Parts: sequence; structure tokens; C-alpha cells
Amino acid sequence: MQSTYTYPRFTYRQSDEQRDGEPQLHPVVIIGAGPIGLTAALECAARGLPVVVLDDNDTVSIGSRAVCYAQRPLEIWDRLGVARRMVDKGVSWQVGKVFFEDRQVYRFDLQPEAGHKMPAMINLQQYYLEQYMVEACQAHPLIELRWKHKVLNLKQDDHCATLSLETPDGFYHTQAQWIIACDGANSDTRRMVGAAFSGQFFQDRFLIADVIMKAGFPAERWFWFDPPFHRGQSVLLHKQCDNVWRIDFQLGWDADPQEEKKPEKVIPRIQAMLGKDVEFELEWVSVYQFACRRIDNMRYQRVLFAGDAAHQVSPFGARGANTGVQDIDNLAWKLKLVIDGHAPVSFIDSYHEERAWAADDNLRQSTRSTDFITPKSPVSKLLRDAVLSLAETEAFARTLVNSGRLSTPTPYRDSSLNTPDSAFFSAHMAPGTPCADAPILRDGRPGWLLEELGEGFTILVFAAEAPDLVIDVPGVEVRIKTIAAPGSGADLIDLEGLAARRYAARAGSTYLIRPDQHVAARWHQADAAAIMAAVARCVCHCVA
Ligand SMILES: O=C(O)CCc1cccc(O)c1
Repeated sequence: MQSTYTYPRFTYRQSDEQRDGEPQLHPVVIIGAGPIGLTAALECAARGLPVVVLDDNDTVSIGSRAVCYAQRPLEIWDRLGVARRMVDKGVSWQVGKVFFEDRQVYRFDLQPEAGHKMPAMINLQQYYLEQYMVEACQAHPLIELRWKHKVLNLKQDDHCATLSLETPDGFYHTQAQWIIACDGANSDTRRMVGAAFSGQFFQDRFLIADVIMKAGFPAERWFWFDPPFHRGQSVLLHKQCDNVWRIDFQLGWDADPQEEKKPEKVIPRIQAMLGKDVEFELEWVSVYQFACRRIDNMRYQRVLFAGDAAHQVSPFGARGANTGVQDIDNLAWKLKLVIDGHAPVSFIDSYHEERAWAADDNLRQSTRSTDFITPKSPVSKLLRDAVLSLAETEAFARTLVNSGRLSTPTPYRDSSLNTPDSAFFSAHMAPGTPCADAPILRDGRPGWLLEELGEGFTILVFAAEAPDLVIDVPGVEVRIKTIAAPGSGADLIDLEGLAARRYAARAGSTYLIRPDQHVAARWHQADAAAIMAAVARCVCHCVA
């Protein structure tokens, strides 16, 4: 059915270790070359770790899958050099509208204030996203992509993990210090380590219809509850590139997926929505159900689970792939420190601590959205419809409308890696929070604050001149950067004063920023001993 995209075929090559029959020990092996596995490859390589990526297929993911990519993953991909292509090809949007029956009852704007390098959200077919990342991986000397490699078995001991692999040339073994399992919701790796994956399964079925049409709808997210063209159910509309539009129709519990996929069933639904005169072609049709669940532990000895292999949510809110990318952002710098011997192996447990916390937040949000969209009893439906009716005129009711709260990063508020504030600061940008972006000048050239953060630890001092600090934490790279108003001699010029405002900074305010661009600690006045203690705490060194 798909006519707008031609699937690439990636070349299978026999690896040296299969040819030689000699297993090699790799620092990191990644299982799965989907959006999360490819991000893991780029992120590890960017931090200087050589990686092998195993995938049982030899192309990008087939069909219409994830659609919406949020600002934080785009910022991560920007650091990895792949966001520009995604943004250029994708459809940027920030406004959402919610309709009840035949009227608009609610409107939101994901990014009312400008001054961010990345858009609030883009829509892009998953196959483009993967293709761009595969091409970036192919160009990276530290990444080896092994297509048509199926993992049959996994064993672990104190020394390494050993994988049994099947390829078109037969069977062989490879070894890894660490494995990142990104093999999706049906992860075989999860089964191989015996992990539990529990949560709630939802009975409702949804139809995805991707249609090609030249439509006049704006680049906005439109969500209908109980519209006249699809009574009693919900509908979601998103614009994608190549004139492809994603339409999700709720079908209810009893829908027969095979029947519902037939063009003679799908086309009348779309005509009822768009009008009989609108010309369109079907690009993709599928029916899905979903679950909200999480693995019991994101670390099994040497195996680290990320993305859908670790947690699965409903599509509403676009929290699946977006949170998986943030898993990797959290993991790679920690792995680098551990592999290089600059942090204890136990440091890796902070991956589960921080990312399971984020996964639980996503699960909560996603379950709430699903309950609002698909009420389970007549009373819930009555309440839901009352909220929707009231939202048209009453501000308080708008906060209760939940057609999917779109993905935002979860701050690691209670992380053991944070150094709590010792003086009063406003709540935003507290330890554990991902850094906000802001426009800056560096060496007279325009740039963005986030471009200055992320290589090792950064001490960001809101002052014209660098304080006299000697920061020495063995094995940990720490850079000092000053930021101040135009006219000062600071390293970074806070062009519009947005950085100072977003970080609630006064003269001398100092932020310790982790390699994954999260705040580790902050003070109103820089103090070398306090900073060194915070760095040590953040990498699980024993603090004297
Ligand atoms: O707008 C949303 O809440 C998410 C849109 C979405 C994401 C993934 C699949 C899908 O069918 C819709």
C-alpha cells in the first residue's frame, strides 16, 4: 500500500569474529536497530565507546508507527548531529485543539514562549527517523551495524555476557561487557534474562489510517471526542510529511481487526470525516491495542533495558519513543565512566533509579489519558462528557480535559545523584531537571545554550568573569563556562536575558550540569569544595 517511501536494504556482512571463529569482547553490544537502539549507538559512540549493533532484519521498521517527537529527544538528537534532518523533513507543530461533538472546547500551545533551538514537537514517519540515524551510524568509525543477526541465547557471568547469534552464514558467539537491550515491546532479551513485565492491558482497539491528501488543515494536533462523523468514539488527526495524514479512529472493544482493515470499511469512515468530495489515497491501515507496563528492573546484571523493551505506554501523549531516547541519554555517560574505571559498577544502578522513576511517571500519565479517552463505565463517561462541555466556557474544566498529555521530560527530582539546594531558589531548574535552552552568543556568533553543555560536566557560572576555582575529581572531565549580559566578557552572552530568567540566576549563581544536560546541583555562590563534593556524589565516588 505504501507509495511515498521506498524501504532501503542494508547490507549483511559476515563479521570478522564469525569468520575467524574467535569471539571478541566488546565494551557495548546493542540489541535492536530501531529508534532507541540507533540512538544508543550514536550516543555511546559520541562518548567514545565503540559499539556493535545487532538487528535480525535489514531495513527500517515497516509501516506507520511512531509519529510525534518532542523537544527533549530532538535536543538529544541535536547533540548527536541528526536532529537537523529530522526537523527539516518533519512537520513542526505546537498547537493542539480538542473538539467535543461538533465544537472546539479546548486549545493548548506546547511552547508559548520562543527562544528554544528545537521545536516543541515534530511529526515524522518512523522510517525516515531510523533511516537518518542508520546513515549517521554508517558514517561513524566507532559503530558497527550487523544486520541479519538474530540473538538466540544470552548467558552472563562476572566477566562478561555471551550472546549466541544466528546469521545467514550460520551460528557464532560474541561477548560484551555491557548489553543495551532495545528490542522492543516483545523483547526476546527480556525473556532470556527472566525479567517480569507487568501492567495493564487495554481492551479498546484503534484503527490507524494514514492517507495521502492535499488538505487545508493546519499543522496542529486535532482530537475529537464523540464527533458527528464517528459517534461515541474518539478521533485523532496529525499532519506528516509527503502529504501523509495520520488518522486514529477509536473502534471500541468488540471491533474485528481483520474486518476493520478492509478498504470498504476504512474509506467510508474517512469520507464521513473529510466529506465525500475530498480526494485521498490510503497509504497505510492497521489496527492496534496497547498495554501500559514496565519491566521490574531496568538492569539485569550486564544487560540494560531501554525503550519499549523496558516500558510500554499508550500512544496518547506520544510518550513511547520519546522516553526511550531519554533512557539512552541517561545511560551512555554512566556506562562510559564505568567502562573507563572512573566510577564504580554500582553507579549503573542509578540508571534504573532515575529511568524507572520517569517510566512510572509516563505510565501514570498515559493510563490517565487512556481512562479519559476510553471511559470504562457509564458514570465515568458522564463525568468525562460534563468536563468536556464545561471546558468550552469554564477555565477550571480545561485543566481536566485529557486527550493525551504530550511528552515532556520527567525531572529526576529525588535522585540520589542530586545535591539538594542549600539556599532558596525558585522551583524550576531544581536538581534533576533537564536544562532549559536559551539563545546565546559565543565568540560573537549566535548559538544555543544547550550546544555548550553535554561534554563532560559543566559548571555554568552566571558572571562576567570566571571565579578562581580548582576542580579536580579523578577521571571526571569538568569545564567552567561563564554566562552574562551583552557587553560583558563572559564566555557566553545571554542575548535576551532568557538564560538568567529560566535559571532564576543572580550574579554569581552557579549550576553543576551533568553530561546528559541535567542539573546536578546549584548554588548562589561558587565554592570549589561544594562543587567537587557534588561531582563526586553524582558519579557515586565515596565522599570523604
Ligand atoms: O497525539 C498523540 O497523542 C500521539 C499520536 C500518536 C502517536 C503514535 C501512534 C499514533 O497512532 C498516534
